[in-house]
Amino acid sequence: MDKYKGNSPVVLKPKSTDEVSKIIAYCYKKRIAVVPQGGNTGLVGGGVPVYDELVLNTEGMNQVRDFDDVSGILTTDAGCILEVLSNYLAPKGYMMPLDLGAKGSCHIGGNVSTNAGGLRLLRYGSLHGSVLGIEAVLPDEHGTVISVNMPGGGGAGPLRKDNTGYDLKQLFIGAEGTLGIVTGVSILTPRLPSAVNVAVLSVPDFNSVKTVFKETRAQLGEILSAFEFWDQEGLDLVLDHTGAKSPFETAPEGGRAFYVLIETSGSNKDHDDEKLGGLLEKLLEEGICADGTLAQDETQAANLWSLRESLPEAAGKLGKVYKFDVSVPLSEYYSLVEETRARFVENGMAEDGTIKTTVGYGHIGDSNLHINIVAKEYNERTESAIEPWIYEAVAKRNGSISAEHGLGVMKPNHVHYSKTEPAIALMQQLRRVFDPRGILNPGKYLPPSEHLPEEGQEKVK
Ligand SMILES: O=C(O)CC[C@@H](O)C(=O)O
Ligand SMILES: [Zn+2]
Repeated sequence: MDKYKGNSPVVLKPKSTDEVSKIIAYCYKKRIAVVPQGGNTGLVGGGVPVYDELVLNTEGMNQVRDFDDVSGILTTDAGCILEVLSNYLAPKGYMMPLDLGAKGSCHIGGNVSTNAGGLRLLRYGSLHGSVLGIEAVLPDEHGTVISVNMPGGGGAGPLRKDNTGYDLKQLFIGAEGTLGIVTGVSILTPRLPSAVNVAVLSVPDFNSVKTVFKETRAQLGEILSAFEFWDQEGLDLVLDHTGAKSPFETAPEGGRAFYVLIETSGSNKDHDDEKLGGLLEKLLEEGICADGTLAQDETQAANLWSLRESLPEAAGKLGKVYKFDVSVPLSEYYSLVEETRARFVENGMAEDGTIKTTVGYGHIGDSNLHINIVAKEYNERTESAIEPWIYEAVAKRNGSISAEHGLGVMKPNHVHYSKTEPAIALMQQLRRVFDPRGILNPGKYLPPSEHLPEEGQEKVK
């Protein structure tokens, strides 16, 4: 992602919570702005220095602290890479409760700080449910280390049930490092399924996608672990720009179709295969789905997944990508993509080649839509044709302008499309309580507040 670029004279890579604490205490005293950074895989610029902030990167903090193989609770440093944690857990029969395309480089601390959603939220829920404990360094004169439900941190440890006061750890989840630097997490990990199966279906129109979703939930029940979707433009992009091959023998009628990936995860392979196979047969018989393919082994399953997972990479190969990550009720979901395309036809930007293609895909099982608008270049004219128009279109649908990527540098001035004024004001006050000098990620996340930075002080640049 080359849309957000920054500069910083200093990148620090502390190796311990104590070092983070010392750095933050120093920055507080000297009023130095800090950008917390994990694997730098974010898509809204949250980890990019936009002025000349000091970058505090957590890659040096990469130790697993503890794993309890009875409860499945994993306690780890913030800088552990998601895939490394998955590989650590797999031989023990457990898995991470989240999975995303950037798993090979994103950090668990970044995942928590951005409340990353990913491919299996439908099954395992959001991090607000699976994070049981947080350790963070607060931006105060001591660089205070706060442990909420962490083992050995004082007070109650990581528990599924603890009703003693405000659930402070929740505030750090999705705060994008504006309230403190997350240095450690305790996370509840699910059992690794022994049987995983994948099917990809082609359906003639978007209404059929919804019908398939309804049927899938009814037929598969709790073994459903992912339900993803992409449109014809998405498939074309992947076939043209990656080595992927179409899983279908014939082209869709009229040249257009919608594609759905269904994954099951369970403990009885025969049972799950029968269920998914039965579903596919039923959908084909009833004419709801036009074509379908069921993976016969792990390689085929991986190939089917890559049709979906390589979409962002394929878009990046065609041009400069304006990425929108929104939540929209399913009743209004795909009309947003169609309206976006219609806008580029009306304003001539499709015809003159400014916009190369507009692709709709995403975690439709969670009502999360990704619109990738692939343009010739990043420029003011293109950007102003899209924003804030697209946010207005989301708000009209009572959707959210950020489903899982966060706000970063991209959306602070658009939060009002999804949150009321009193809610924004309260969030700004909260931020000031945690970060009175406004040193953490200034200018990002929320619209500028008159309360920040601390009154009578120089504005932190
Ligand atoms: O690049 C994007 O727009 C989406 C990235 C990611 O959230 C995905 O679901 O593949
Ligand atoms: Zn996504």
